[in-house]
Amino acid sequence: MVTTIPQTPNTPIQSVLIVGNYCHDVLLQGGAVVAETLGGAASFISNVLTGLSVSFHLTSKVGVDFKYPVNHDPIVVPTSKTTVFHAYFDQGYSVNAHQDRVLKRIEVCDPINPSDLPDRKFDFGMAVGVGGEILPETLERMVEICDAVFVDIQALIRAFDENGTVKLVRLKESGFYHLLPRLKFLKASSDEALFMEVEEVRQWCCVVVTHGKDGCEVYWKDGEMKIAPFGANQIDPTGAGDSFLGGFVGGLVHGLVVPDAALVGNFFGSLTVAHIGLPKFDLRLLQRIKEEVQTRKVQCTCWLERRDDEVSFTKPAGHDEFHASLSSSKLVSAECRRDLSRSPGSVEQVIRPQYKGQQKFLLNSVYDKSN
Ligand SMILES: Nc1ncnc2c1ncn2[C@@H]1O[C@H](COP(=O)(O)OP(=O)(O)O)[C@@H](O)[C@H]1O
Ligand SMILES: O=P([O-])([O-])O[C@@H]1[C@@H](O)[C@H](O)[C@@H](O)[C@H](O)[C@@H]1O
Repeated sequence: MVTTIPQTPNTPIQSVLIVGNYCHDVLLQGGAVVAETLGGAASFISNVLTGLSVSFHLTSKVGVDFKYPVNHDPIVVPTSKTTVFHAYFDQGYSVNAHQDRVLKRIEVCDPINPSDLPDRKFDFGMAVGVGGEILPETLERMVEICDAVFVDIQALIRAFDENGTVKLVRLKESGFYHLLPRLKFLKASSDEALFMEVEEVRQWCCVVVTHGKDGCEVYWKDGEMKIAPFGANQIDPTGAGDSFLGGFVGGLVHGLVVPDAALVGNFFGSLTVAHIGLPKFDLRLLQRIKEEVQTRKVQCTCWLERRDDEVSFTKPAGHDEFHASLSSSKLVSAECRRDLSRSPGSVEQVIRPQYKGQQKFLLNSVYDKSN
């Protein structure tokens, strides 16, 4: 299903395809359910792209039990349940899993097949499965219909034990390795990057490794660069990587060069960790960000015209100032700041009453990324 965003001079015209299932997330700590929210990388990415006025087509599958209202209707599979994840924030470090939480897939919806994808071309494709729903043949089809494919490695290397606990397998053994030379960007968190050979993969496609509160690092064939983070009062790390990818692709769609787009990614990652579940962004803040992005695009266009293609990876002059202006947009007004710190996320999600408004409540007990 496609979102139509009213066209303004600031609305980009590139077409974007997001592929990945929505899911139901249950966040648990100390044996108690803290919150139940809409989840899945597709939901966090849609949220960011909509905030940046980027329209997109989304292919996602759910069961008849899917319980959240969304702007992009998923395919409802009558014989299947919606994918459900339980995220435990206090089960200790498991060697082969995410370090900040232990994730268990409790229910699994059907995979997304090549025939589920739209029969048309896109400029950008995003393969962002969470529960193993993206098959090698589905990614292959995405590569055929999209000019540039962005992949979250979690869509490729997650395996599930008999209890549904997420285990990671090496990228080489994932069944997707042969497709890497046909991808444009592969994003991994620092935990996930341990399951790939960055030095080998960067020869084929650009690798972006996210480092929680420390921002991210971009590796391409001939170089690498660190991209500075933004400050955040972390409450729940869920969706930070997804929102990062949404901001990164949103920045590129708006015409930013890679380092500046990665800053936008870091920015949305930092906004997301300050909320439980899916964040509801302040409209004035979004407006300010879009203005900053447009100004930055104009600054860089003159610079890009003078140089070759590779240059879109190099940090252009004014990058640090762009960081500062995004940072200051968080302080767009005292009112906005109050709204952001109060906002529990989207209205549909359920946060248990005893946890509501507790800003010091951190879903971080294993590894607190905010320290
Ligand atoms: N505590 C934090 N403070 C500021 N930014 C953060 C924080 N945690 C995450 N981010 C931002 O979100 C991005 C993705 O977070 P990360 O934890 O690396 O991914 P994942 O959610 O996949 O584990 C980071 O690169 C960073 O820009
Ligand atoms: O936190 P993050 O790694 O960016 O992404 C998360 C997934 O890992 C998780 O499986 C899903 O249930 C969450 O809703 C979210 O999509």
